[in-house]
Amino acid sequence: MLRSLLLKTFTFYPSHDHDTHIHFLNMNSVQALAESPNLIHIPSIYTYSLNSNEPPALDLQDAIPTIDFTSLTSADPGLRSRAIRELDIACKDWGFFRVVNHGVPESLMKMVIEKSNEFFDLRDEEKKVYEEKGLLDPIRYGTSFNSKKDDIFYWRDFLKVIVHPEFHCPNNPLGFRDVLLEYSKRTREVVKGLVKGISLSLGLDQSYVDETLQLESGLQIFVVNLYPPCPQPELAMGMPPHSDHGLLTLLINNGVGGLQIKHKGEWLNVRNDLPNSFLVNTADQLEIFSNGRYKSVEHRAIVNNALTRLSVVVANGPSLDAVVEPACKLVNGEICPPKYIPMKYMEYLEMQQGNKIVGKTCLDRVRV
Ligand SMILES: O=C(O)CCC(=O)C(=O)O
Ligand SMILES: [Fe+2]
Repeated sequence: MLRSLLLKTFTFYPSHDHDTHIHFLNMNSVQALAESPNLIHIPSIYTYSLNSNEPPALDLQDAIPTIDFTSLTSADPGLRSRAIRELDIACKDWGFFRVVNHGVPESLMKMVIEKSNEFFDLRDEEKKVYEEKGLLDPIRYGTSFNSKKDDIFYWRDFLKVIVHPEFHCPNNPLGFRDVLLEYSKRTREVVKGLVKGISLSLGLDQSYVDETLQLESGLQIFVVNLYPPCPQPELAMGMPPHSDHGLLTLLINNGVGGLQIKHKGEWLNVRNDLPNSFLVNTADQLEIFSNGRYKSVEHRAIVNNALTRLSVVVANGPSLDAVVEPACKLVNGEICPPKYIPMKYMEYLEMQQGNKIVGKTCLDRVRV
């Protein structure tokens, strides 16, 4: 009753007073909004206007590169160097690839999805304990992207947990802690292998990226995005176009499509047709570190009117204290000057997470 009253209030709310909107909306996750009976129209604050000239997203599944992790970490030099070349092309031409044979058990990936779902099934009071206050709170439950700054709200609720260098986890659901601890360790192993490969593909020593960016104490954030069914999916957006702040992001989801990546100026739908694989995308700190050789990739998440989509994202970055700048070995006076100014990762993160997100505009701020 109360919920439907509130919905009425903000569905027909006549004023454009942003704070008042937020006050109402903060009380309601999209999950609660989507579950409210007779929701036919989305509240106007969720209306997202796509560029009217934008062509429909394409399906070019086979083109997305696949990296075989076993080859990348193989003792066989031939196999390994071929995989490193493939990784170089994947990072350079796409910024987005699938990783197979990565060693993370499929059962663990399924459990992570299951426990993440269970988190969102908890009672509101339990989730609200983690309601977002500060950007670096170790556990944050929230809605939209940055609900304090967003003019438009996104059809997305989230849970963000810092799992490294210090491990955190909500107390519930039961068993979440063990699953999350194992998942964060195992995904860090995958990231380590990929980062070694990337170090080599950039022509650096294999431990160069790891050591320079202090990945032993690197920031790892576990993010669950929940996109409930939306009665007007063509008017809403789950996650607006953005690039990620860290080095490499690992994604899995519950089998419901919605992720789109921007490739050579066009949006592509990413289907989930490769079981037991990770989708990996290159993020802003890697673009900076590689002096623009590897571009962070823009991506977004659209919503649908039938199925709840859940994505589990592991964002892997440098140490918060690391000052990130183009690797000195990749910069060469006037022939190849640095294209980005140095910035502490912590400051970059605060800048990206503390503002509205618009494509790659955050990265533009450190571009020379
Ligand atoms: O839901 C997805 O597939 C993408 C989510 C995402 O881009 C993010 O959390 O940064
Ligand atoms: Fe992202």
